[in-house]
Amino acid sequence: MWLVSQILPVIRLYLVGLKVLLYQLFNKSFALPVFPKQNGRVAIVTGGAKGMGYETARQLTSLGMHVVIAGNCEEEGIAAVKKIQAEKHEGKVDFQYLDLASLSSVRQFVQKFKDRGLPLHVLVNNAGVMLVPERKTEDGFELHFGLNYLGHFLLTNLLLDTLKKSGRPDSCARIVTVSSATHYGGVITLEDLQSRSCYCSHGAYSQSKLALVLFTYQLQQRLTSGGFPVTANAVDPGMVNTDLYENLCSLAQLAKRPVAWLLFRTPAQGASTTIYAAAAPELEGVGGCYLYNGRRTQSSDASYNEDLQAKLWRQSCALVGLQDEGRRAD
Ligand SMILES: NC(=O)c1ccc[n+]([C@@H]2O[C@H](COP(=O)([O-])OP(=O)(O)OC[C@H]3O[C@@H](n4cnc5c(N)ncnc54)[C@H](O)[C@@H]3O)[C@@H](O)[C@H]2O)c1
Repeated sequence: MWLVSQILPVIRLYLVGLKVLLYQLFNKSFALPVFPKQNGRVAIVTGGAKGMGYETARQLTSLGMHVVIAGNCEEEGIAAVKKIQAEKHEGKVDFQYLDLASLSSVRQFVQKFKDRGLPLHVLVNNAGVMLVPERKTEDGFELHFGLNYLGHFLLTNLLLDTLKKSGRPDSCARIVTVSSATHYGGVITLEDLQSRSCYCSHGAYSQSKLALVLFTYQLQQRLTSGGFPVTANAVDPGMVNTDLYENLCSLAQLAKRPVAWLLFRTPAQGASTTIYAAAAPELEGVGGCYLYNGRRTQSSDASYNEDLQAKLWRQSCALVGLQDEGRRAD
């Protein structure tokens, strides 16, 4: 039984990876169209200092937005800001410290952001870690679940009032959440969200990415029923050559190198669907989608389970200490 719960998630994740690589072998990466300028709009990009987050921050700045790079490494964040500023785009960019593995850091980030009195039109939940050996966040949550999912769950909920105020019916505020094809192999175990009974880093990562899709759909449903001018979409960037793979074991690292060189997308290509979700005029007012390679795609069957979405939302509120305000009387 133990062996099965260790090996099954690994097999599922590698099968999904293989499918993505085959797709990338036969299909070109989505090419970003030219978008109208978006001066005056404000965006937060978590993990915007490197990888796809950096490319997202860079492109949104080039569209004229004011981008706040939110990350847990000040040095990297400031270096990213300087690099983007050196390109002399129309928009503004700055850095604000955020450690998604700490609920108090998320709360402090939001307070500091709100103190600046800025509106918020785009929130990109991009940051993440993958295949980390068993570790806990400051608050005692399994790291993938706590950082990739719960950190973003709290961040989004605390920023929701600002997003609602900043959006307009003809120009909605947008929440873009970066998930992954690994969510197709993910399983949510409501009784053991922290993977305490049996830890497998592959299963924990896939679970966190499925949780983000369930969260996006439930969030969109709540936004729609409240009539708020905010949309929420999930994005799948494909397989992209970034530092995310640094926790692969050395043998897998070795095997990955030639495959990545041949078949992985570049960070700029990987970020293109996120930027599309954040800025495309044709997605005005469109939410509750899973976007892959610039197109709406079906996510996993489990992600459409409304009962699971609602239960996960409720448990997440309890875990991060939020009142579930949108709860239906049941
Ligand atoms: N690279 C891929 O093949 C791939 C595939 C599917 C999904 N994704 C997702 O794309 C997103 C971006 O990843 P990437 O590939 O650019 O990797 P990356 O390692 O280059 O970037 C991850 C970012 O997350 C930030 N981060 C990590 N821990 C943090 C914390 N505690 N608080 C705040 N920020 C933190 C890092 O500083 C970094 O900026 C992730 O959510 C990842 O799961 C990546």
